[in-house]
Amino acid sequence: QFPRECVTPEGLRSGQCCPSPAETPNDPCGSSTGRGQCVAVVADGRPHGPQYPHDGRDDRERWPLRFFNRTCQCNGNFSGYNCGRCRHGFTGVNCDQPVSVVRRNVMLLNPDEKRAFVNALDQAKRTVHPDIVIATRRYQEIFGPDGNTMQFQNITIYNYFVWSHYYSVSKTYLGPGQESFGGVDFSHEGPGFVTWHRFHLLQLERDMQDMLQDPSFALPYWNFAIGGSTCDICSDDLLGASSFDLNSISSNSIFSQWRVICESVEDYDTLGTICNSEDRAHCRKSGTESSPIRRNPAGNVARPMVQRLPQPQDVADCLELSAFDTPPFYSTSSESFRNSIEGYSAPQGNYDPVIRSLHNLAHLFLNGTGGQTHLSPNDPIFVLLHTFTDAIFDEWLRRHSPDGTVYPLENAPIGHNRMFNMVPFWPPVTNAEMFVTAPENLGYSYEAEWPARPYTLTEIITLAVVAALVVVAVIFAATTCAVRTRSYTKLEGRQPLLGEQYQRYSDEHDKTQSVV
Ligand SMILES: O=C(O)c1cc2cc(O)c(O)cc2[nH]1
Ligand SMILES: [Cu+2]
Repeated sequence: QFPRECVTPEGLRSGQCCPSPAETPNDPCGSSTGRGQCVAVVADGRPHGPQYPHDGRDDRERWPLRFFNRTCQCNGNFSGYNCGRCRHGFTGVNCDQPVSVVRRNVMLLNPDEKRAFVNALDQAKRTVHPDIVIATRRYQEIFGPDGNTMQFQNITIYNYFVWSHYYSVSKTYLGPGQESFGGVDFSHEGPGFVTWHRFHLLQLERDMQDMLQDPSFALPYWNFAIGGSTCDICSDDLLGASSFDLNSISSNSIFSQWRVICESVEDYDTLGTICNSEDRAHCRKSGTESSPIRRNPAGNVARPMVQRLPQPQDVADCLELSAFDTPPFYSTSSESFRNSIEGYSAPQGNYDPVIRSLHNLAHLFLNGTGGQTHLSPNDPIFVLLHTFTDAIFDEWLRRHSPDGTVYPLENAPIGHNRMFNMVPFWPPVTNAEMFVTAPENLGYSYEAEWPARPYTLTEIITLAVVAALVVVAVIFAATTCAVRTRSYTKLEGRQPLLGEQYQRYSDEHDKTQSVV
């Protein structure tokens, strides 16, 4: 969430996080080289929806003002917390060369590419994030018991991906002995669902490119809309086969060795603590290491509705919805593309509380770690499930070319207004910044084929009218030709040279007879 340089007692007390790029020390935001400048953070203060009634109680409100109020604002294509790097989609010393990566279907990677992807994920699970540290306490307790022991920790690249999802969905702590408030979610059940998860993935992809020193590294995707009850990516060359005990991953997969973080939610919610990378709460209680990933695709016999994956037609149907989102911009919205792809309404748009479709259905199908919001990214299938969700979002943007103004400016659930800075990312980035087509604006594209769009009624009528006109024109032309041929022969027949008259007449007469 915050750069390591910024979380000193002085840094946090000043509210300023404007570090210098590595190449130019003592030059906040690289201002001497024109990279950027230190400015006041702009945070959305417009009204949010009625779901959250506890204003003033949560560190994530008007993010990131509870922690910092000054940040680097980078010029041109420069980017990053110190303006020391390039915006997504650009490279080179001056960040003026466009670059783009291609996200491909994971099933179509060759064996070497599959192995490289699995190894890259495993490396990310073990590599400490070079820049970012996470808070282990709420702001109120962040300076530690003596006022000078900052409550921040290192975290690995992949665990930061897990932690940021957990932090965005966690409940609001209301005080000792009080039940935490769960009606809050900064990344689901609102328009921000698609934009938040888009940035979440971009950040992991960028961190992995840096880790691998390979700017062409791209996250692949899982087309989960294949119907049926088989997890096709659950094999040992990819995300791990199912183990014999049916609730874990085969020991032939590296992912059977992964340990989950953020699983002690009851502690966080009752003690007001925060998930952390050295979470020993579980160890203390059970005397064991924290748990492995649990997964049992299609195995939820208690919920037959989530034993099958979405159908290809579900994707085609949700892409047809023309409204991005509809009031109340929540999990109860109808005729909303966002609520359909998220999966709280039917793919065709109608809201029904018992329905789980598309993205939600894919999560619940996994039946285990990947199906619980506070834990789901611990299962690396999350990455592939969400790149596909993002691919559908990008195809929707391409087909409908929406104006940025279709994204609600106010009255969306807290965290989901257009200009809200997404929690817990740093430097601040708004939902609006992710509401743009990826290939043109964000430096990545999807290699995917989409179901052809069926014709609308207007298009069918137009086509029918055009076809009718063509038929009429052809008949008219044919009739005209026939009539002209006949009158021509008659004309010719009446004007023979005198000496030839009888013979010519009989010849032409035979021909005309046979044509007619
Ligand atoms: O119950 C649901 O619909 C559900 C579970 C779940 C888990 C998860 O990680 C999500 O991102 C969404 C989600 N929805
Ligand atoms: Cu999800």
